[in-house]
Amino acid sequence: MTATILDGKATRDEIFIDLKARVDALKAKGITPGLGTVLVGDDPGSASYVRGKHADCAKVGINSLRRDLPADISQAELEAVIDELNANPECTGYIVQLPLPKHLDENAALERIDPDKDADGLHPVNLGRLVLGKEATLPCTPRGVVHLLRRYDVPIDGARVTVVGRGVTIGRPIGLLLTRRSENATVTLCHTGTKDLAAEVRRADIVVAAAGVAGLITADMVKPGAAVLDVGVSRTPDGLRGDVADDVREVAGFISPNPGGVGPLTRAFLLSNVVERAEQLAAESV
Ligand SMILES: Nc1nc2c(c(=O)[nH]1)N[C@@H](CN(C=O)c1ccc(C(=O)N[C@@H](CCC(=O)O)C(=O)O)cc1)CN2
Ligand SMILES: [Mg+2]
Repeated sequence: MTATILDGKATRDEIFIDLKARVDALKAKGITPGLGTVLVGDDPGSASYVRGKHADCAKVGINSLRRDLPADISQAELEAVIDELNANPECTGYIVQLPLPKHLDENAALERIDPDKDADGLHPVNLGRLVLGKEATLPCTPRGVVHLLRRYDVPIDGARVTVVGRGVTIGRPIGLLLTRRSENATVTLCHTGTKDLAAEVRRADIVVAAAGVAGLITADMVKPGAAVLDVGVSRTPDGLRGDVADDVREVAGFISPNPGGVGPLTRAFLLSNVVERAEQLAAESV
């Protein structure tokens, strides 16, 4: 069997066509959505993700607000920038690029974001609303995973899903989306304390690999026909590597490549969150 490719770039392009039309409609009402980014330090990966986000903004007509800060900035200086974006009417929503340098308190920074401007859906208020089943800004990578599964008609209702990795951007929140009544999956969350990872992965209809360990998921661990979403990224001497070994595509039914799978959708849903917020503001102002 050779897996069907879950093509993140083609799916992203479809989403951008829709977003551009919605941004044009907002502009006709005098509203231009603006995405802010806060980047601390000079990590090349983070800098490249932020550049990508602003390049995407230009494609759909969203304004960009960049706040690039030195690596040795203090917590108080970082929070002053967050306060400025909270107050800035040109900023519809923004993100603090993660990870932050070790001396900074990431959770305190995320909590200081105005929850209504939290374009990442990672503020405790939005994650709490998601837990409670209330309307919330949804985290971008989990939204991308669900969208990609639906786009390719991968059955989710009743599926067994194994998530590998407990990070805040994907591993923790993805189960909250997939166990909503509208998705109705059964989710197991694995991490470094899991006793038999291979057994947990092998029983899954859908595997979401987000550990950041290159080649962690091998062909012998995957149930034939399963959907495997490769979300983790490692920077190795051979370049960027995903969590999923190359030969998994001979066993899986569906596979999201890395790069070119979930990553482009993380960025697309960031813009989607900003456009949705701008549409809410437009509706409130009439
Ligand atoms: N505040 C946030 N920080 C981080 C997030 C996040 O969602 N919010 N996620 C990751 C990084 N990230 C976005 O910030 C991200 C990572 C990867 C991609 C992507 O499109 N990847 C491409 C390959 C890119 C390359 O070649 O370098 C792909 O998968 O095709 C987008 C966004 C951690 N931090
Ligand atoms: Mg820290």
